[in-house]
Amino acid sequence: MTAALTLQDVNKRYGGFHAVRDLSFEVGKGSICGFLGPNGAGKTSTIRMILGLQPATSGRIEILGADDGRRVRNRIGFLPEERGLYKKMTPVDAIAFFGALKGLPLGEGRRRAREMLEQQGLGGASRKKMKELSKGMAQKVQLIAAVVHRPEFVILDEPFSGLDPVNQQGLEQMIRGLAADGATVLFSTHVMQHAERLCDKVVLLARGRKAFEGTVDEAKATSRRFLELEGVIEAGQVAALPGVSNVEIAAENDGVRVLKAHLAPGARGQETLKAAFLGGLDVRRFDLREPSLHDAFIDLTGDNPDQDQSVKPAGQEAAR
Ligand SMILES: Nc1ncnc2c1ncn2[C@@H]1O[C@H](COP(=O)(O)OP(=O)(O)OP(=O)(O)O)[C@@H](O)[C@H]1O
Repeated sequence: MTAALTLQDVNKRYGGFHAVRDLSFEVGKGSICGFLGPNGAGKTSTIRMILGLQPATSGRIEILGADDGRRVRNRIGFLPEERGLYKKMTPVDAIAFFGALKGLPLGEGRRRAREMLEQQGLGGASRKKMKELSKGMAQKVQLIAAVVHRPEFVILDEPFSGLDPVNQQGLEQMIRGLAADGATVLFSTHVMQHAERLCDKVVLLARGRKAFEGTVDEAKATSRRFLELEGVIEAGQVAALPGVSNVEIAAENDGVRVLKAHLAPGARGQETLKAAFLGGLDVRRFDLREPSLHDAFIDLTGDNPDQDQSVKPAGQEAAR
């Protein structure tokens, strides 16, 4: 697959702080790539370098054949993390305005805006002012504004943040639609479930370093299955079962424990369960679980994607 984006050994330093380290990855043309990591992992810094909004300290970035994102800016659509459209504008005018910034004639921008709002079930909102829209509606309008000029490459920085599950689903549909129409999509998130449902490929970032690049299934395959057992059982009894590599106590109440038994690579769990019952262990509930992308992230990086990794500059509060 031809690459629409290539990063090779990219580094970003802010003074003495090394925010992005030796980062290399590729995004194939027409694919959806999730750029995943906790807050502060270096996702926004990388996106800003890809767009040419800030220089890399070292390394090479190529997007749509150009070595500087600014040269191909009209072929790129970008939804920044910090969002906002002029509150007094109507969605149609706001979308057409953003299109015009990318070289789309205003009249054509308005026509496409009305059509795209209609497709997203927002036809009724087109005469309202931006400030009258719900957060979910406003976010959809902002995504439409970012793609009204029909960009070949769409970059979305934390597009799901602040949306309720219904609007998150709507946004997922919109992203699928962009890729179905041939666009390449790169989006950042710290919520693994979106990536799990959407992505052809994921790039996992922790503390500025790439921890993994590949498909969601490949990421999950690096992680082990685990068996959750509840009952009056000792961790040592479970650790001695075949196929178990280590055991965590997840909960304990009045002698009844919930134990999480991580299985050794290749162990499928059935033998472990059979041995538990044959050995007379007092198991009252069991659950054999496949690892999620969230589990894989923790196994691959040792970090929890929900935890903020931002480094506060000395003597200052973090901006967020
Ligand atoms: N202009 C800057 N000067 C100094 N440090 C910065 C600057 N921009 C970002 N950082 C630091 O670099 C690290 C990476 O930040 P970045 O915003 O790229 O992370 P992120 O993964 O996008 O997280 P978030 O989603 O919260 O923005 C953080 O520790 C942040 O505090």
